[in-house]
Amino acid sequence: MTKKNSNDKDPLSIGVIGAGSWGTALAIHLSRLGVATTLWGHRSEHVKKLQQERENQKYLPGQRFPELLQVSSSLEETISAKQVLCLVVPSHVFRQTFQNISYLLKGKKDVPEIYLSATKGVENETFFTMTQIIDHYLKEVKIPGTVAVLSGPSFAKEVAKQLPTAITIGSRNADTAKILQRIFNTEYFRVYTSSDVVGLEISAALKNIIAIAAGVCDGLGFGNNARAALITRGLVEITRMGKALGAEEKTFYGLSGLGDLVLTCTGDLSRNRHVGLELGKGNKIEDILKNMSMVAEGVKTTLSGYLFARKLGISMPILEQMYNILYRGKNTAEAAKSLLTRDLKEE
Ligand SMILES: NC(=O)C1=CN([C@@H]2O[C@H](COP(=O)(O)OP(=O)(O)OC[C@H]3O[C@@H](n4cnc5c(N)ncnc54)[C@H](OP(=O)(O)O)[C@@H]3O)[C@@H](O)[C@H]2O)C=CC1
Ligand SMILES: O=C(CO)COP(=O)(O)O
Repeated sequence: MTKKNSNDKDPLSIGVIGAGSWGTALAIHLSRLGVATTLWGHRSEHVKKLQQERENQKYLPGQRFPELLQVSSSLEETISAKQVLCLVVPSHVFRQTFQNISYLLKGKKDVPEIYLSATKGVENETFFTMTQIIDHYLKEVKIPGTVAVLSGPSFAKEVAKQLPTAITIGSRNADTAKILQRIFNTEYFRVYTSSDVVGLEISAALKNIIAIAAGVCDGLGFGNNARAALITRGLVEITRMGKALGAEEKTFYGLSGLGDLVLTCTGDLSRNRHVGLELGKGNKIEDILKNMSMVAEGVKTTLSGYLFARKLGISMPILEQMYNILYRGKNTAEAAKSLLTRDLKEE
Protein backbone atom coordinates (compact mmCIF):
# COMPACT_ATOMS: atom_id res chain seq x y z
CA MET A 1 0.00 0.00 0.00
CA THR A 2 1.42 3.39 -0.98
CA LYS A 3 -0.70 6.50 -1.15
CA LYS A 4 -2.82 4.37 -3.46
CA ASN A 5 -4.60 1.15 -2.62
CA SER A 6 -2.88 -2.12 -3.58
CA ASN A 7 -4.82 -2.32 -6.87
CA ASP A 8 -3.77 1.31 -7.52
CA LYS A 9 -7.32 2.31 -8.47
CA ASP A 10 -8.87 3.64 -5.25
CA PRO A 11 -7.20 6.47 -3.39
CA LEU A 12 -6.01 5.68 0.11
CA SER A 13 -8.73 6.16 2.75
CA ILE A 14 -8.11 6.40 6.47
CA GLY A 15 -10.54 6.59 9.38
CA VAL A 16 -9.40 8.60 12.42
CA ILE A 17 -11.27 7.60 15.57
CA GLY A 18 -11.43 10.41 18.13
CA ALA A 19 -12.13 14.09 17.44
CA GLY A 20 -10.09 15.61 20.26
CA SER A 21 -7.03 17.76 19.57
CA TRP A 22 -4.69 14.96 18.48
CA GLY A 23 -7.23 13.06 16.33
CA THR A 24 -8.18 16.33 14.64
CA ALA A 25 -4.54 17.31 14.02
CA LEU A 26 -3.71 13.90 12.54
CA ALA A 27 -6.83 13.95 10.35
CA ILE A 28 -5.94 17.43 9.06
CA HIS A 29 -2.37 16.25 8.44
CA LEU A 30 -3.46 13.19 6.46
CA SER A 31 -5.99 15.04 4.35
CA ARG A 32 -3.42 17.72 3.54
CA LEU A 33 -1.27 14.90 2.19
CA GLY A 34 -4.01 13.84 -0.19
CA VAL A 35 -5.47 11.00 1.89
CA ALA A 36 -9.27 10.74 1.93
CA THR A 37 -9.82 10.95 5.68
CA THR A 38 -12.90 10.53 7.85
CA LEU A 39 -12.71 11.84 11.41
CA TRP A 40 -15.08 10.22 13.91
CA GLY A 41 -16.42 12.03 16.98
CA HIS A 42 -18.68 10.36 19.53
CA ARG A 43 -21.10 13.26 20.15
CA SER A 44 -23.34 14.07 17.21
CA GLU A 45 -23.86 17.74 18.27
CA HIS A 46 -20.08 18.26 18.26
CA VAL A 47 -19.73 16.50 14.91
CA LYS A 48 -22.48 18.72 13.42
CA LYS A 49 -20.52 21.79 14.52
CA LEU A 50 -17.34 20.41 12.95
CA GLN A 51 -19.20 19.77 9.69
CA GLN A 52 -20.75 23.25 9.65
CA GLU A 53 -17.72 25.23 10.81
CA ARG A 54 -15.07 23.10 9.02
CA GLU A 55 -12.92 23.63 12.10
CA ASN A 56 -12.65 22.08 15.58
CA GLN A 57 -13.14 25.25 17.60
CA LYS A 58 -13.28 23.34 20.88
CA TYR A 59 -10.07 21.30 20.58
CA LEU A 60 -8.00 22.80 17.75
CA PRO A 61 -9.20 26.34 17.02
CA GLY A 62 -7.90 28.25 14.02
CA GLN A 63 -7.18 25.21 11.82
CA ARG A 64 -9.48 24.94 8.79
CA PHE A 65 -10.31 21.44 7.59
CA PRO A 66 -8.92 20.59 4.13
CA GLU A 67 -11.48 19.60 1.53
CA LEU A 68 -10.59 15.91 1.69
CA LEU A 69 -11.51 15.71 5.39
CA GLN A 70 -14.96 14.33 6.19
CA VAL A 71 -16.40 14.24 9.70
CA SER A 72 -18.87 11.67 10.96
CA SER A 73 -20.55 10.52 14.16
CA SER A 74 -21.22 7.10 12.61
CA LEU A 75 -18.57 4.54 13.48
CA GLU A 76 -19.87 2.26 10.74
CA GLU A 77 -19.45 4.96 8.08
CA THR A 78 -16.02 5.95 9.42
CA ILE A 79 -14.55 2.46 9.29
CA SER A 80 -16.14 1.42 6.03
CA ALA A 81 -13.83 1.01 2.99
CA LYS A 82 -10.75 2.23 4.88
CA GLN A 83 -7.29 0.69 4.53
CA VAL A 84 -6.04 2.14 7.82
CA LEU A 85 -7.81 2.99 11.09
CA CYS A 86 -6.02 5.45 13.34
CA LEU A 87 -7.25 5.26 16.94
CA VAL A 88 -6.90 8.43 19.02
CA VAL A 89 -9.49 8.30 21.80
CA PRO A 90 -8.35 8.76 25.42
CA SER A 91 -7.16 5.50 26.99
CA HIS A 92 -10.06 5.19 29.44
CA VAL A 93 -12.56 4.86 26.56
CA PHE A 94 -10.29 2.92 24.20
CA ARG A 95 -11.53 -0.60 25.03
CA GLN A 96 -15.21 0.31 24.66
CA THR A 97 -14.55 2.15 21.40
CA PHE A 98 -12.48 -0.61 19.85
CA GLN A 99 -14.86 -3.33 21.02
CA ASN A 100 -17.67 -1.47 19.18
CA ILE A 101 -15.49 -1.23 16.06
CA SER A 102 -14.59 -4.91 16.17
CA TYR A 103 -18.25 -5.92 16.37
CA LEU A 104 -19.00 -3.76 13.35
CA LEU A 105 -16.15 -5.42 11.44
CA LYS A 106 -17.15 -8.96 12.40
CA GLY A 107 -17.99 -11.12 9.40
CA LYS A 108 -17.11 -8.35 6.89
CA LYS A 109 -14.74 -9.01 3.97
CA ASP A 110 -13.57 -5.48 3.20
CA VAL A 111 -11.89 -4.55 6.50
CA PRO A 112 -8.93 -2.24 7.27
CA GLU A 113 -5.49 -3.79 6.89
CA ILE A 114 -3.78 -1.68 9.58
CA TYR A 115 -4.83 -0.48 13.05
CA LEU A 116 -2.66 2.36 14.36
CA SER A 117 -2.91 3.64 17.93
CA ALA A 118 -1.86 7.24 18.63
CA THR A 119 -3.22 7.19 22.19
CA LYS A 120 -0.73 7.73 25.04
CA GLY A 121 -1.93 5.74 28.00
CA VAL A 122 -2.50 2.28 29.41
CA GLU A 123 -5.75 0.67 30.51
CA ASN A 124 -6.11 1.61 34.14
CA GLU A 125 -7.51 -1.60 35.57
CA THR A 126 -5.33 -4.08 33.62
CA PHE A 127 -2.26 -2.07 32.57
CA PHE A 128 -2.89 -3.37 29.03
CA THR A 129 -1.43 -1.22 26.28
CA MET A 130 -3.75 0.01 23.53
CA THR A 131 -2.28 -2.35 20.92
CA GLN A 132 -2.89 -5.29 23.28
CA ILE A 133 -6.55 -4.26 23.40
CA ILE A 134 -6.70 -4.03 19.60
CA ASP A 135 -5.02 -7.42 19.23
CA HIS A 136 -7.48 -8.97 21.70
CA TYR A 137 -10.60 -7.86 19.81
CA LEU A 138 -9.21 -8.57 16.34
CA LYS A 139 -8.59 -12.15 17.50
CA GLU A 140 -12.00 -12.37 19.15
CA VAL A 141 -13.86 -11.41 15.95
CA LYS A 142 -11.35 -13.30 13.76
CA ILE A 143 -10.38 -10.27 11.69
CA PRO A 144 -6.91 -10.19 10.15
CA GLY A 145 -4.94 -6.97 10.41
CA THR A 146 -1.65 -5.62 11.66
CA VAL A 147 -1.23 -3.34 14.60
CA ALA A 148 1.00 -0.28 15.00
CA VAL A 149 1.66 2.65 17.30
CA LEU A 150 2.49 6.31 16.64
CA SER A 151 4.41 8.13 19.36
CA GLY A 152 6.90 10.92 19.98
CA PRO A 153 7.11 14.62 20.87
CA SER A 154 4.17 16.12 18.99
CA PHE A 155 1.86 18.77 20.39
CA ALA A 156 -1.29 18.70 18.25
CA LYS A 157 -1.29 22.47 17.89
CA GLU A 158 2.25 22.55 16.44
CA VAL A 159 1.61 19.66 14.03
CA ALA A 160 -1.55 21.40 12.80
CA LYS A 161 0.51 24.56 12.21
CA GLN A 162 3.00 22.47 10.19
CA LEU A 163 5.88 23.24 12.53
CA PRO A 164 8.77 20.74 12.21
CA THR A 165 8.09 17.56 14.19
CA ALA A 166 9.70 14.09 14.34
CA ILE A 167 7.88 11.02 15.60
CA THR A 168 8.19 7.23 15.56
CA ILE A 169 5.80 4.65 14.15
CA GLY A 170 6.31 1.14 15.47
CA SER A 171 5.00 -2.22 14.39
CA ARG A 172 6.19 -5.78 14.83
CA ASN A 173 5.54 -6.07 11.10
CA ALA A 174 8.35 -4.13 9.37
CA ASP A 175 6.29 -3.67 6.16
CA THR A 176 3.44 -2.11 8.11
CA ALA A 177 5.81 0.35 9.82
CA LYS A 178 7.28 1.31 6.44
CA ILE A 179 3.86 1.73 4.81
CA LEU A 180 2.75 4.04 7.61
CA GLN A 181 6.06 5.91 7.48
CA ARG A 182 5.44 6.67 3.80
CA ILE A 183 1.84 7.72 4.44
CA PHE A 184 2.51 10.11 7.34
CA ASN A 185 5.96 11.47 6.45
CA THR A 186 6.28 14.89 4.90
CA GLU A 187 8.74 17.80 4.99
CA TYR A 188 7.54 19.14 8.34
CA PHE A 189 6.61 15.74 9.83
CA ARG A 190 9.53 13.32 9.86
CA VAL A 191 8.68 9.71 10.64
CA TYR A 192 11.10 7.08 11.98
CA THR A 193 10.19 3.41 12.30
CA SER A 194 10.69 0.94 15.14
CA SER A 195 9.74 -2.65 15.95
CA ASP A 196 9.56 -2.03 19.71
CA VAL A 197 5.81 -1.57 20.10
CA VAL A 198 5.73 -2.11 23.87
CA GLY A 199 8.64 0.31 24.38
CA LEU A 200 6.85 3.04 22.43
CA GLU A 201 3.61 2.54 24.30
CA ILE A 202 5.10 2.36 27.79
CA SER A 203 7.36 5.37 27.29
CA ALA A 204 4.42 7.39 25.92
CA ALA A 205 2.18 6.50 28.86
CA LEU A 206 4.71 6.95 31.66
CA LYS A 207 6.18 10.26 30.45
CA ASN A 208 2.83 11.84 31.31
CA ILE A 209 3.42 11.11 35.02
CA ILE A 210 6.86 12.70 34.95
CA ALA A 211 5.40 15.71 33.09
CA ILE A 212 3.00 16.24 36.00
CA ALA A 213 5.97 15.94 38.38
CA ALA A 214 7.93 18.52 36.36
CA GLY A 215 4.96 20.87 36.58
CA VAL A 216 4.87 20.41 40.36
CA CYS A 217 8.59 21.14 40.50
CA ASP A 218 8.14 24.40 38.54
CA GLY A 219 4.96 25.29 40.43
CA LEU A 220 6.96 25.06 43.64
CA GLY A 221 9.54 27.41 42.11
CA PHE A 222 12.38 24.88 42.33
CA GLY A 223 14.27 26.12 39.27
CA ASN A 224 16.07 24.59 36.31
CA ASN A 225 18.47 22.27 38.18
CA ALA A 226 15.61 20.44 39.84
CA ARG A 227 13.66 20.05 36.57
CA ALA A 228 16.70 18.63 34.76
CA ALA A 229 17.27 16.14 37.60
CA LEU A 230 13.62 15.12 37.53
CA ILE A 231 13.65 14.50 33.77
CA THR A 232 16.82 12.41 34.07
CA ARG A 233 15.71 10.31 37.05
CA GLY A 234 12.21 10.07 35.54
CA LEU A 235 13.72 8.51 32.43
CA VAL A 236 15.52 5.96 34.64
CA GLU A 237 12.21 4.95 36.22
CA ILE A 238 10.39 4.75 32.89
CA THR A 239 13.18 2.62 31.43
CA ARG A 240 13.13 0.32 34.45
CA MET A 241 9.46 -0.47 34.02
CA GLY A 242 9.71 -0.70 30.24
CA LYS A 243 12.55 -3.22 30.39
CA ALA A 244 10.60 -5.31 32.91
CA LEU A 245 7.81 -5.46 30.31
CA GLY A 246 10.16 -6.58 27.55
CA ALA A 247 10.91 -3.22 25.88
CA GLU A 248 14.28 -2.40 24.36
CA GLU A 249 16.40 0.07 26.36
CA LYS A 250 17.27 2.14 23.28
CA THR A 251 13.62 3.08 22.74
CA PHE A 252 13.70 5.13 25.95
CA TYR A 253 16.49 7.31 24.57
CA GLY A 254 14.55 7.91 21.38
CA LEU A 255 11.75 10.26 20.34
CA SER A 256 9.03 8.46 22.24
CA GLY A 257 11.13 8.29 25.41
CA LEU A 258 13.55 11.13 26.05
CA GLY A 259 12.06 13.21 23.21
CA ASP A 260 8.51 13.28 24.52
CA LEU A 261 9.68 13.49 28.12
CA VAL A 262 11.64 16.68 27.40
CA LEU A 263 8.74 18.13 25.41
CA THR A 264 6.05 17.56 28.01
CA CYS A 265 8.24 18.39 31.03
CA THR A 266 9.26 21.74 29.57
CA GLY A 267 6.57 22.72 27.03
CA ASP A 268 3.73 24.86 28.31
CA LEU A 269 1.29 23.31 25.82
CA SER A 270 1.39 20.09 27.87
CA ARG A 271 -1.84 19.37 29.75
CA ASN A 272 -0.03 17.02 32.13
CA ARG A 273 2.58 19.66 32.96
CA HIS A 274 -0.28 22.15 33.49
CA VAL A 275 -1.86 19.82 36.08
CA GLY A 276 1.48 19.67 37.92
CA LEU A 277 2.00 23.43 37.81
CA GLU A 278 -1.39 23.98 39.40
CA LEU A 279 -0.70 21.33 42.06
CA GLY A 280 2.64 22.97 42.83
CA LYS A 281 0.87 26.31 43.30
CA GLY A 282 -1.29 24.65 45.97
CA ASN A 283 -4.48 23.93 44.00
CA LYS A 284 -6.48 20.72 44.57
CA ILE A 285 -6.54 18.04 41.89
CA GLU A 286 -10.37 17.94 41.84
CA ASP A 287 -10.52 21.69 41.13
CA ILE A 288 -7.76 21.54 38.51
CA LEU A 289 -9.52 18.75 36.58
CA LYS A 290 -12.89 20.50 36.86
CA ASN A 291 -11.42 23.50 35.05
CA MET A 292 -9.92 21.45 32.20
CA SER A 293 -11.83 20.39 29.09
CA MET A 294 -8.94 18.27 27.77
CA VAL A 295 -7.54 14.99 28.98
CA ALA A 296 -4.39 14.71 31.16
CA GLU A 297 -3.68 10.99 30.80
CA GLY A 298 -0.95 11.02 33.48
CA VAL A 299 -3.43 11.46 36.35
CA LYS A 300 -5.01 8.02 35.83
CA THR A 301 -1.71 6.44 34.74
CA THR A 302 -0.18 7.48 38.08
CA LEU A 303 -2.62 5.23 39.95
CA SER A 304 -2.36 2.26 37.59
CA GLY A 305 1.43 2.68 37.25
CA TYR A 306 1.89 2.80 41.01
CA LEU A 307 -0.15 -0.37 41.56
CA PHE A 308 1.58 -2.15 38.68
CA ALA A 309 5.10 -1.16 39.82
CA ARG A 310 4.31 -2.52 43.29
CA LYS A 311 3.01 -5.75 41.80
CA LEU A 312 6.21 -6.17 39.78
CA GLY A 313 8.45 -5.02 42.65
CA ILE A 314 9.97 -2.16 40.60
CA SER A 315 11.39 0.83 42.44
CA MET A 316 9.85 4.06 41.04
CA PRO A 317 10.25 6.77 43.69
CA ILE A 318 9.02 9.74 41.61
CA LEU A 319 5.96 7.78 40.56
CA GLU A 320 5.36 6.84 44.22
CA GLN A 321 5.45 10.49 45.33
CA MET A 322 3.14 11.51 42.49
CA TYR A 323 0.72 8.81 43.68
CA ASN A 324 0.97 10.22 47.22
CA ILE A 325 0.20 13.74 45.95
CA LEU A 326 -2.64 12.77 43.61
CA TYR A 327 -4.29 9.94 45.53
CA ARG A 328 -3.26 10.45 49.17
CA GLY A 329 -3.44 14.24 49.32
CA LYS A 330 0.24 14.59 50.29
CA ASN A 331 1.57 18.13 50.31
CA THR A 332 3.74 18.76 47.22
CA ALA A 333 6.67 20.27 49.16
CA GLU A 334 6.61 17.29 51.55
CA ALA A 335 6.65 14.90 48.59
CA ALA A 336 9.67 16.72 47.13
CA LYS A 337 11.42 16.50 50.51
CA SER A 338 10.75 12.75 50.66
CA LEU A 339 12.45 12.35 47.27
CA LEU A 340 15.45 14.49 48.16
CA THR A 341 16.11 12.76 51.50
CA ARG A 342 16.05 9.15 50.28
CA ASP A 343 19.01 6.85 51.01
CA LEU A 344 22.13 7.90 49.11
CA LYS A 345 23.00 5.80 46.04
CA GLU A 346 25.34 5.35 43.13
CA GLU A 347 23.85 6.80 39.92
N1 LIG B 1 -3.18 16.67 22.26
C1 LIG B 1 -1.93 16.34 21.95
O1 LIG B 1 -1.09 17.21 21.67
C2 LIG B 1 -1.55 14.91 21.91
C3 LIG B 1 -2.35 13.92 22.48
N2 LIG B 1 -1.96 12.62 22.45
C4 LIG B 1 -2.80 11.57 23.01
O2 LIG B 1 -3.98 11.42 22.22
C5 LIG B 1 -5.03 10.85 23.01
C6 LIG B 1 -6.28 11.67 22.80
O3 LIG B 1 -6.04 12.93 23.39
P1 LIG B 1 -6.48 14.34 22.79
O4 LIG B 1 -6.85 14.24 21.36
O5 LIG B 1 -5.43 15.30 23.17
O6 LIG B 1 -7.80 14.57 23.64
P2 LIG B 1 -8.54 15.93 24.01
O7 LIG B 1 -8.39 16.15 25.46
O8 LIG B 1 -8.15 17.01 23.08
O9 LIG B 1 -10.05 15.53 23.74
C7 LIG B 1 -10.61 14.37 24.29
C8 LIG B 1 -11.49 13.75 23.22
O10 LIG B 1 -11.99 12.51 23.68
C9 LIG B 1 -13.38 12.48 23.37
N3 LIG B 1 -14.11 11.52 24.18
C10 LIG B 1 -14.47 11.61 25.48
N4 LIG B 1 -15.18 10.52 25.84
C11 LIG B 1 -15.27 9.74 24.73
C12 LIG B 1 -15.89 8.50 24.46
N5 LIG B 1 -16.57 7.84 25.38
N6 LIG B 1 -15.76 7.99 23.22
C13 LIG B 1 -15.07 8.65 22.27
N7 LIG B 1 -14.48 9.83 22.46
C14 LIG B 1 -14.57 10.37 23.68
C15 LIG B 1 -13.80 13.92 23.60
O11 LIG B 1 -15.06 14.19 23.03
P3 LIG B 1 -16.13 15.21 23.72
O12 LIG B 1 -15.41 16.33 24.35
O13 LIG B 1 -16.95 15.61 22.57
O14 LIG B 1 -16.88 14.39 24.74
C16 LIG B 1 -12.68 14.63 22.89
O15 LIG B 1 -12.89 14.61 21.51
C17 LIG B 1 -4.51 10.86 24.46
O16 LIG B 1 -4.08 9.57 24.79
C18 LIG B 1 -3.33 11.83 24.43
O17 LIG B 1 -2.34 11.52 25.39
C19 LIG B 1 -0.80 12.25 21.84
C20 LIG B 1 0.03 13.18 21.25
C21 LIG B 1 -0.30 14.58 21.24
O1 LIG C 1 2.01 13.82 24.34
C1 LIG C 1 1.93 14.98 24.04
C2 LIG C 1 2.87 15.62 23.09
O2 LIG C 1 3.78 14.70 22.59
C3 LIG C 1 0.89 15.84 24.65
O3 LIG C 1 1.13 15.94 26.01
P1 LIG C 1 -0.02 16.38 27.00
O4 LIG C 1 -1.07 15.30 26.95
O5 LIG C 1 0.63 16.50 28.34
O6 LIG C 1 -0.55 17.68 26.52
